[in-house]
Amino acid sequence: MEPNDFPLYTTVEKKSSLYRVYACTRFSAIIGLIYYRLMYIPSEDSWPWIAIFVAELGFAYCWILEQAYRWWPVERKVFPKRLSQRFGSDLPPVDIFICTADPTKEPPLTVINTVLSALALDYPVGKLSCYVSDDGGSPLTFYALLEASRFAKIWLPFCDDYSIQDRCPEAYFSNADALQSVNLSFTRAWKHVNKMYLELKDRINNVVEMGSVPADKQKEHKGFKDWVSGSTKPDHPSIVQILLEKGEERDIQGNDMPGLIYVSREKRPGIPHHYKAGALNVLLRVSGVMSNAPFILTLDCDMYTNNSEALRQAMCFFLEPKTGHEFGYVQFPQTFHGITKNDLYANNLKTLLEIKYKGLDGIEGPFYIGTGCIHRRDVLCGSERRRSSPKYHKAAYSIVCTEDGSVAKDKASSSKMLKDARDLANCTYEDNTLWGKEVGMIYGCAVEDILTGFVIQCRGWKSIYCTPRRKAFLGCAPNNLNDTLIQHKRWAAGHLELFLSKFCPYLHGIQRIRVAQRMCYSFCGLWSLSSMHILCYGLIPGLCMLRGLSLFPKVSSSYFFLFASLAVSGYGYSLIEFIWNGGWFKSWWNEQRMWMIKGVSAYLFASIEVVGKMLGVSEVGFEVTSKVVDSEAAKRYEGEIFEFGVASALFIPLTTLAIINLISLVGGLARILLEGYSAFECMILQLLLCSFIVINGCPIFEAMFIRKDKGRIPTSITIFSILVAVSVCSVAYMAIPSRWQESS
Ligand SMILES: O=c1ccn([C@@H]2O[C@H](COP(=O)(O)OP(=O)(O)O[C@H]3O[C@H](CO)[C@@H](O)[C@H](O)[C@H]3O)[C@@H](O)[C@H]2O)c(=O)[nH]1
Ligand SMILES: [Mn+2]
Repeated sequence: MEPNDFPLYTTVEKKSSLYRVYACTRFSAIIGLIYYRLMYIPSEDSWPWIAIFVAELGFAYCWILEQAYRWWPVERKVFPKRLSQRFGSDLPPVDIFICTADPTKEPPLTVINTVLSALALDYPVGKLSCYVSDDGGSPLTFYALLEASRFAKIWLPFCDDYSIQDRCPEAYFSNADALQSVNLSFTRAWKHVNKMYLELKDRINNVVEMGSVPADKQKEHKGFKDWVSGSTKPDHPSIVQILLEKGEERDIQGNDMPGLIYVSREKRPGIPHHYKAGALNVLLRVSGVMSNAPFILTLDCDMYTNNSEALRQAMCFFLEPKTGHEFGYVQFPQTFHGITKNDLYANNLKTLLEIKYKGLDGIEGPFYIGTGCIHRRDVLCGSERRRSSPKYHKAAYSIVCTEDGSVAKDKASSSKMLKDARDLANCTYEDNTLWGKEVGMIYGCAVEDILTGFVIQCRGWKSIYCTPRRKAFLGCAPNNLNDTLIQHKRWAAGHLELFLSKFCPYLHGIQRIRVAQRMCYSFCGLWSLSSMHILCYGLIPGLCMLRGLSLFPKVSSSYFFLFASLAVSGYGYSLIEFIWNGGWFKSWWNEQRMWMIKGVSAYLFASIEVVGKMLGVSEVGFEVTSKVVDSEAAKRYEGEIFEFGVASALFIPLTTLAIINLISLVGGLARILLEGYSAFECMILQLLLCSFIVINGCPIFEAMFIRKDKGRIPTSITIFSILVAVSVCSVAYMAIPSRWQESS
């Protein structure tokens, strides 16, 4: 083979026969369980039996869907060195999109760190343009970006000269190891750049603290004039400002610089802006008239690049001559910095992102998850020819492209281009076009990313999961329970909306994507509804035990073994899989606990929200998660103590369920003590289930009754939950029969 014939990436299949044997055995056991439930159905008062059976059918159905993720896993390996040998610096241009929405929840300093890390990506100079969408419409963010554009002129050559890997300044300078070098010139440069960074930070923090940009600083850039008086976050005209002009600016060593453009789209009260999806569509259009790169990297404002090679790695897929043309997007895993040792809130989503997504990669490819993803412009906007149709662009703005894909422009047209760009960012621009319906990010779903990825796959594109050893991008995860639940509520609601829309994975794209892939989309689509069977299992067995009613087979019955082995093997398998993939027991424990917590809270509220939306009474919005944390709460987070603090309705199902199970456990134990072995024999499984829930609920009891700090559960929630729990237990005591009638 000629060196040029070596592949740019390889794929290793990770199929496991052992797993398949396990899955088939488990499947037979599930059939056995169904048989038992049908055969022994009580003749009267059978509703608890039927309820638990329906819940079990729900679990079984989800488990079957889940198999699609585990049947064909693959792993990819890329060879960026070969890419460099073959293409040198002749790589395609890339536009980088970074979204921010709120200067208080997303501090400008965080945003510029992401921007600087993206500008510093190891990629041919002059091929990168970075567009920042500011839905907060904040002059503070604009000011920070202006400062960052100046600092970039020092930062970029520094990263390049010393082959720095950590190209996010904040992360780089907070790592003391970086200075352990004997190289004098490096030490000198490090100290200088560090000093400049600290000064930059000071200036930005001062302005942010003041809450507005002082007049003398406003004189530094004409762009500040765009904030006309009366501009507010929900009501302002569109602003597009070039902070670094590609091909014009030079860094301190005289090298070319990437472009940096600030965009704040027009917002007017009453006109829907479609949250992040709307923001990205504006960037697609604005970049279309400015740099029009054929590839687009989307990043959240807190998601800095941690592996400077990331773009080159993605190009290994797109530029592979034999298969590259099939790939619509390359998705990197969403990974986080600052997660505590045992990952208290299971933010790493280890099972989902490290295991299941590799399974997706063996089918049609991973979902698009909104950040750390590189798309072809064509898959989002249609082909060049389609793009000039009026449904896409109103005639005046049809994009003129030269042969190599760059936008034809001369000096005189530069100000016209800015004016065009501003018009493209107007809030009525999309009226009567296909934007949000067929073109760009698709609207109407709280997980615009998943929906858009699904539509792309239905058009016949494949996607790729790229998981380099050194994590490519690092974001910040929610650091308290409420934010975590809000995030999962949005995801679950979005997935359910997708499932119930015309894009239902069971019906849409039938010819284009495989059944397995559709099973994977549906699995997530049913997250919200799984709250029903999780709730049933968390409530009914305990309440029945309180009444002395047995729902499961006796110890002496052979079916007992069937139930016990289903439970043990299910949990056992997930533990082994977790540890096999580099986790440890405590993180696994936290992940399974979060599964229950999300199940009964976030997923339940997500179902309610979606039903509300269908009835026209509520809306599924996009609540931005906060990227800041106060110092006391940060200490608790470090110590892995659950952070409740606010009186959030999301906590009520958790606290109520915990109390109900505690009452049931105490009641059940008392009954067993009184009635002896016969009660024990019938109720052992219920006893174990209840104990398991109570053990999982320990942090909740602590936060209700023992803790005194600010992160405890507010007293109002505790009192309310006790009242609800006691009422539920009393009603259940009256409604549940104390024994089954023998069926004839
Ligand atoms: O009206 C909005 C709302 C949000 N955002 C941006 O969207 C990004 C994600 O928001 P965040 O609050 O951090 O939500 P997460 O739950 O962390 O986001 C995850 O889930 C989203 C879908 O629900 C995806 O779009 C994201 O990429 C993914 O990281 C941030 O950069 C925001 O600035 C906007 O630009 N405009
Ligand atoms: Mn985020």
